[in-house]
Amino acid sequence: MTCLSFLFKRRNTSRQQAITNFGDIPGMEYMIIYSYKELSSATEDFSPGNKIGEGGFGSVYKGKLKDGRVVAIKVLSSKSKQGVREFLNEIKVVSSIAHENLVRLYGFCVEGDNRILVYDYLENNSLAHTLLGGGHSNIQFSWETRSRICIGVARGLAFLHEEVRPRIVHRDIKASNVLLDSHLTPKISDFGLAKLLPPNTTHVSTRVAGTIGYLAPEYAIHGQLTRRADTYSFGVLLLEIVTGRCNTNTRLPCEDQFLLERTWGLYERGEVLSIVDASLGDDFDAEEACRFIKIALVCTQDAPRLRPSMPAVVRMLRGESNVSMEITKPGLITDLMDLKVRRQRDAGDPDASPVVFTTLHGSPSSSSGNATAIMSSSTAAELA
Ligand SMILES: Nc1ncnc2c1ncn2[C@@H]1O[C@H](COP(=O)(O)OP(=O)(O)OP(=O)(O)O)[C@@H](O)[C@H]1O
Repeated sequence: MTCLSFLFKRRNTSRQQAITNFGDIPGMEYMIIYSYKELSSATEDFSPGNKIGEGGFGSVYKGKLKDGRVVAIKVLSSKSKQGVREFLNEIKVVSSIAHENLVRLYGFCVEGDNRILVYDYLENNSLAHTLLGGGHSNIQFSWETRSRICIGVARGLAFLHEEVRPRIVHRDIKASNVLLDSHLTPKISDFGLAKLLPPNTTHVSTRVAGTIGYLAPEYAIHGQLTRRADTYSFGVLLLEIVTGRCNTNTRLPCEDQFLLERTWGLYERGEVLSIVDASLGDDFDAEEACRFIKIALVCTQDAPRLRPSMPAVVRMLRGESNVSMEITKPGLITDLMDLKVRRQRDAGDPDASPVVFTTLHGSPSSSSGNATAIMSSSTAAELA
């Protein structure tokens, strides 16, 4: 047997196992199927020194493949059923799409209990780590860089929402899911929760999954998912980039803990510019910063119909169209809390306290300080 035919046979065997396990996933033909052995040798047996991150469903390693390509290798925890579902979903959603603002998935490995995804390696980690990580990084985020990052993320989302069929709702836009390459070009990652919108559908009803602090109210409460839920999450992220602050910081005085609440208060008083990251000093474009903050408030409006589409957001960010929509009070997390407490009190519980979400899976200690929430619709309904 020649070397080539041996390789072909081994790849085919792995493909066969993947198909046997999961059925033939559309788009799988674009994927490379890796053997466990080659990924193990790429990461020096998944050595702790090569570990670059940990998510809710497993660990991420930096690896070097035999062809010299440097990759990020995400090993899903074999115990997590949810992880297996997300693994399949990720392949299904991203295997056949490509855009400069989306992380590229090269392929995967399915052997025994191992479920591994192989991505393009991005040198500058995530926005959560480098921008919001509290001094873990030496990168200086100038205003121009921030502006470019915001527009890049918006373009990536506009592509998912409008330019692919079926359309895709990401469902988990947040700072730790925006990775940065060596030029600080943003790449949206983590499609494990993404939903494909069937043709001629504008919304789907689904169990609630996403990250506390970024969840649109109608989705958190009723599980009603539209592309405008991503617009909401993007609005929260936009504020984080402009201010250099996580959306929630429980170490601050009560009135300052929630970034969106704080921004809305300042907007009402005509003082929004005071929330721009102080580390920029005066070195930022005040007019553009003011526009970005207004766009963030429009994106996070309580009613989804008041939020713009992502292509419209791209145009507004670039200054190609005005932020002409009326800005009313955004959908605030504190209102959701109050709603739940009121309902509990009405139901006869005088000690009701504002505990909002049940976290079934999460990493509360992650740098963004948020936890991923995956709720059944009944849990979500408890909020209503
Ligand atoms: N392609 C990549 N290149 C470089 N680093 C990466 C890559 N993918 C992930 N990482 C690193 O690994 C970390 C964990 O990523 P992962 O997607 O597993 O979880 P997460 O998004 O941080 O959290 P959660 O699973 O709770 O949503 C990221 O925050 C990032 O630091």
